[in-house]
Amino acid sequence: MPEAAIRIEQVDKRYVGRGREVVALDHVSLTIEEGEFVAFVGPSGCGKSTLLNMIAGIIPMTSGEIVHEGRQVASINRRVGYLTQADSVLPWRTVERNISLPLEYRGVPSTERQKRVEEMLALVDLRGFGKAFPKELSGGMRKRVALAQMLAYEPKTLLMDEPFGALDAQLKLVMQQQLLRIWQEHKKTIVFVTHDLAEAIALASRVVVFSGRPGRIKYIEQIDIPYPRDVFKVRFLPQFEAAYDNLWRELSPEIAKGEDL
Ligand SMILES: Nc1ncnc2c1ncn2[C@@H]1O[C@H](COP(=O)(O)OP(=O)(O)OP(=O)(O)O)[C@@H](O)[C@H]1O
Repeated sequence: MPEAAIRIEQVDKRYVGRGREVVALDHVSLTIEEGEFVAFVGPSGCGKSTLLNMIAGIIPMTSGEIVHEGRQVASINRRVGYLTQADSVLPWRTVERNISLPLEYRGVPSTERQKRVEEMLALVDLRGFGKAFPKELSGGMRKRVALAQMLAYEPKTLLMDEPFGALDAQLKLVMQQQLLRIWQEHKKTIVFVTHDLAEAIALASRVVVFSGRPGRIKYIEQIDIPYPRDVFKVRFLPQFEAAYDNLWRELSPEIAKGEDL
């Protein structure tokens, strides 16, 4: 059996501060295979971002274990690409210098950097915008710069925390289609957090529902819609509707609970 991309074993996370303890995650176990596209959904505060942060090695877990590509995550995990909802693009750098930033950190020589930046610009359909500054770009284009920046050092695993949450509905569809293309062509493993159930079903091969705090895995739905998928049309398929019904049945009581937290 090949090693799973990510193995999460009995992970707990408790935050302690200001004299109170918050149990963010409680005994979470999940195995994500290489090349999978997994979406996490759940009410606000159920620990989705916390779990991504732990896979990225940014925060420690209270107990349990996370193994990424065969190695236990014990400190910053530089083998993942991490895209958060906040715009990580630096306004004082041009598009190409933003994309090359992670390559500079890794000491990639300048000619190699330039070549990689050109490839990334083409990959996210931003050819010709290398010399532009972020303020000259639309929200969707800035998001594509952030995506290119994350992909530049070729991580096999991508962690994405509501990456398209702030985009308008049409732009969101365009970005989703682009992400699916990149995922398929470059054989990435993706863990994608979203509040948008339709987005989760359109993109993912598995959707994981978390319960309200303390976050536990409540339910997992396998999405049997074959790839390549057309995100513009996928929502009219009967499999989409069936998956939506199943997921909403599990998710809606958790959201209702969350309101009186
Ligand atoms: N640094 C921290 N200190 C104390 N509590 C924290 C900290 N970070 C997160 N929490 C708490 O842990 C819980 C899980 O937070 P987290 O951000 O992981 O949830 P989430 O599911 O990603 O929420 P959202 O969907 O709103 O982004 C929340 O109750 C939050 O208040």
